[in-house]
Amino acid sequence: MKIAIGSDHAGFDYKKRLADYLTLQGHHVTDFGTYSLDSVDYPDFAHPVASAVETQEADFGVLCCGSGQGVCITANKHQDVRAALVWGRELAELSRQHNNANVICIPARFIAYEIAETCVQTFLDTSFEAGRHATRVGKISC
Ligand SMILES: O=C(CO)[C@H](O)[C@H](O)[C@H](O)COP(=O)(O)O
Repeated sequence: MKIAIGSDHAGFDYKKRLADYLTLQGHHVTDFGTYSLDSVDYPDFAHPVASAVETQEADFGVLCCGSGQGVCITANKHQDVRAALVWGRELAELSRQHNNANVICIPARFIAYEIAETCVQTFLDTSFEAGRHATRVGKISC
């Protein structure tokens, strides 16, 4: 799969590890930064990742920041982007099954890296259930 990934400084370490993990899994990963621990502004990295998903250059996006909130709020400004804040396996599953989420947002300061990896793997492995959920997802855009 084609995966766009990005973070601010708070999510930098998890983003780097997740990018390596996904590359090892055989995915085509595009890293939109940030590339160091220097303090940066999360929208500068969340927007490019969301744009890649919006234009279908990427199948899915992965975003990491301290709480996951800033990157999630930013990504959801993009048309047809459904970014979900996820901190556990079941939430990752539900965000795909019920919401057809196409961007996963990880709160790097609040969960262990191993949990983040499980969330991302589950997110990529889970399909949208459609049916009644498709009707609801279709009503999201305004
Ligand atoms: O966007 C956020 C909060 O909504 C992220 O958690 C940021 O990573 C966080 O705000 C960064 O905080 P810092 O004190 O500048 O490191």
